[in-house]
Parts: sequence; structure tokens; C-alpha cells
Amino acid sequence: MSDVVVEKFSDAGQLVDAAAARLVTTIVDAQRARGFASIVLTGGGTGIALLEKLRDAPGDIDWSQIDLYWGDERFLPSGDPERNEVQAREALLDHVPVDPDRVHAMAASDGIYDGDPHGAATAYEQLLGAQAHGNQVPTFDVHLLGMGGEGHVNSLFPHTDAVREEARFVVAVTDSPKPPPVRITLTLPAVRRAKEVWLLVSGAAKAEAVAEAVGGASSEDWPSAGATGLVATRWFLDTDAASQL
Ligand SMILES: O=C(O)[C@H](O)[C@@H](O)[C@H](O)[C@H](O)COP(=O)(O)O
Repeated sequence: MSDVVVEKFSDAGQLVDAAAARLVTTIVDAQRARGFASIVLTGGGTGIALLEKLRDAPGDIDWSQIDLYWGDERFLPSGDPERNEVQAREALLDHVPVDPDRVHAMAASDGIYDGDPHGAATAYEQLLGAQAHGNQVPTFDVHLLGMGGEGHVNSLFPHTDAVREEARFVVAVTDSPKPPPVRITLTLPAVRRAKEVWLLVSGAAKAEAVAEAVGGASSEDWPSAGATGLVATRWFLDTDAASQL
């Protein structure tokens, strides 16, 4: 049984600062222990603010020894500012010496998977398998997540095939209730391959979903309830997001 850790902060800025500091330590520890770290990035305001903070305060991170993946992506043309990858590059990756071969972005809609998000999802699943040293998915050190007010994480929305998926590790979503409609997402079985899952959540609009997920609701109703790490699940909450706990 993995640990569930709930940490509360006075506001979103404090939450992001604490998560960034902890991420530096986690990455450095992983690099010292086995030579590299493996992190799944997320989009959204909080996830991108975390990357900006990491750019300002990177500690002893060895940028050449880190594998970066994405938990989900909006299936849009390359360079589109709404792509999580583009936002992550602007916030952090363009400014630090990461190894481009270790930055594993999901396909854009104007490349070889033009019109074929399912093909793009399959390709990303194969990429994960190729990086997994005999497993189907790498054992990520940390899978970062934001959360929507209805409990969505990655592009896993309530009462959808994607959140119910048990076999596939990456799927396409073609009818996302939040625009844009077409996305690629890791599934809950892939999220659960992370040693630690971190959920960064701020604001009163998320309070009900936080309470439901931490309280053990069904992931079909509240997807974040199913986002658990092998070793630990850490909730970084501001006071408002924690107000219904
Ligand atoms: O793909 C998306 O449409 C968003 O990225 C979304 O999934 C976001 O991550 C969460 O809604 C949390 O967003 P905030 O961190 O901004 O609250």
C-alpha cells in the first residue's frame, strides 16, 4: 500500500515553491542512485509555474541525465502555443541543457500522424515500451499532475472510455469536454507505474474533487482518485483546494 501524503500551503505560490524544491531533491537523489531521473510533465497553470520555478532554482540537477515524458498532450500542430510541450519548452526546456533525445514529446497533429490521433497514441505507447528496460512502461520517478474541478487528470475525464481503460497505457481522446477535443493521454495504468504521483492543485473550484479523490471515490466519477503512485501519492494543496477535506 503506497503512502498518501497531503500537504497544505497558504497559496498557489507557496505550493509551487514547495513542489519545485522537492522535485529538485527527488531528481538529484534519483540521479545519484541510478544515474538518471525519469519525470512525467503536465500542462496547466500550476504545472507550468512549477517548471518556471525549476528554471530559477534548479539546484544540482544534471540536465543531461533526465528523461522527460508528458502525461497528456493537446493534438495540435507543432509549435501551437496551446501544446503542453510548447509551454514546457518556453517555461524551462529551452533554457537548460537537456538532452534533446531524452525529451519525449507526444506527436503533433501536423506530422506523420496527421488526422490519426490513435496512431500517435500507439506510437507513444511504443516509445514508452522502448524506454522501459523490459517492462511496458518506464518506472517514472515522479508523474506530475494538475487537476480540473471535475477531477480530470491528464486527459482522463469522468465517465469516459479513457478513464476506464485498463489495458492500454496511452490512448487518444477525440471528444474531450474541455477544448481542444482531440488529445493523447497516458491512462491510469500508466500513471500508476510512477513511484510517486504528485497532484498540484489550487483554488476553491477544485475543493470538492480533492475531497472526493483523497476520500477514495471511484476513478470513473473522479479520475484523480485513481492516480496513485507505487510508493507515494502526494497532494500539494493550497488552503482553498484543501477546504473540504
Ligand atoms: O489539458 C488541459 O486542458 C489542461 O492542461 C488541464 O488538464 C489542466 O492541467 C488542469 O485543468 C489543471 O489546470 P491548472 O493547474 O491550471 O489548475
